[in-house]
Amino acid sequence: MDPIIQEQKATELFQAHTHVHGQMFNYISSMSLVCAAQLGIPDIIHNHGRLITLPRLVSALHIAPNKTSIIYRLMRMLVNSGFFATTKAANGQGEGEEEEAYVLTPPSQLLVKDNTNCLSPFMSLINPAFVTPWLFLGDWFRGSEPTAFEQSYGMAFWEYHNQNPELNHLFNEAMACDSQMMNLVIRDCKPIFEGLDSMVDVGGGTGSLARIISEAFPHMNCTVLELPQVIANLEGTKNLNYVGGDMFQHIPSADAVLLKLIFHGWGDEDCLKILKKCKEAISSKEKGGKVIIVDVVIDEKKDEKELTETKLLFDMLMMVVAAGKERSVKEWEKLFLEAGFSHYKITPLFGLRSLIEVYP
Ligand SMILES: C[S@@+](CC[C@H](N)C(=O)[O-])C[C@H]1O[C@@H](n2cnc3c(N)ncnc32)[C@H](O)[C@@H]1O
Ligand SMILES: O=c1cc(-c2ccc(O)cc2)oc2c(O)c(O)ccc12
Repeated sequence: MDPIIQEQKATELFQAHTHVHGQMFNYISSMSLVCAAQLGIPDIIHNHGRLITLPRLVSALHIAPNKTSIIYRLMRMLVNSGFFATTKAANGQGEGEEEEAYVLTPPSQLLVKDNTNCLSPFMSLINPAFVTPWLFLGDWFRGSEPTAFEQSYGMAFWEYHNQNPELNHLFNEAMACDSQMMNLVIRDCKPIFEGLDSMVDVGGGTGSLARIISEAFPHMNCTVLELPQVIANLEGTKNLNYVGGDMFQHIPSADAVLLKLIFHGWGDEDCLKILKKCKEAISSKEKGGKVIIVDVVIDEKKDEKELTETKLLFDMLMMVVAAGKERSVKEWEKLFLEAGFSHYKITPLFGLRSLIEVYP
């Protein structure tokens, strides 16, 4: 064979070899990030000021003496994946003397506890209970269980939460912090909520989104409909109340029904049942209300590669835990029309989620 062709083939082969290893070891990136959050590294850097040198980081970490010389490897990995960056800092030893220091980047700023949009509670969801089903994905494809989660635990995701209050608490805390980010959305999307006298947040968790909306619109009566165990002992306010119930049975009537990250956790048949209950809930209103959905819309043509990649990771997550899926515009439209709605409007406003208004 021509030596040039032979060399090209070898280059391709080694690229492929690197690609396989990179993908195979992707979980090491997740675990390194979880470790940084467990050690509180984002908070340490944040509390120390803008930057921190390695020796100062090591002394703030309270780690075992035989691990102090190893921390730089974790940091090197996380600098490489964009979670931290390095810069030069005066080392205080003499004029012009500098050493390397770590700074936060926008992703690690989202892991600082002082940040209202802090995502660090999600790190505790990367635990053995939630990771185990992923180890049996192949077996699940060969078997008949609806989800790998059910295959591992013999019960559906929400029933498992019901029986494991500590995990349920971790999950609810994580979801509550996800909803904090909606603060930014409400500010930009005021017209979507204006003029509504009442709204039900279906599967609204511990109510962090409903609370934001009820504060932004003090004249709107907001209700959180949730599974009784999630809202037990939660107190409402003047215009926010909690109702324990099952969205498949009944949704209280209101001008608008809001569902954030609900439909992506269910298959089409269940989504249709929920949508029909939503339609009943808004139809008793003379104004003819609307359904407001905050969820993922897959759009591989328009979205950048990283956005699509993350949406596809969510899609796999929904498949493994809840027999749900992330949907394209066409798939959403099919659901709306089949449930008896006439039109809808999608506003792709923020990162992973879109806001969809659906009308009878
Ligand atoms: C992925 S979480 C979304 C929580 C919240 N909407 C948010 O975005 O932060 C799904 C929620 O649906 C609730 N849920 C599950 N089954 C339900 C049912 N049958 N009726 C009412 N809520 C339900 C769960 O307890 C959970 O809080
Ligand atoms: O296990 C999950 C995790 C999420 C999730 C993760 C990160 C975010 O920023 C938001 C949500 O959402 C879930 C979900 O919506 C669901 O129905 C089941 C499980 C999970």
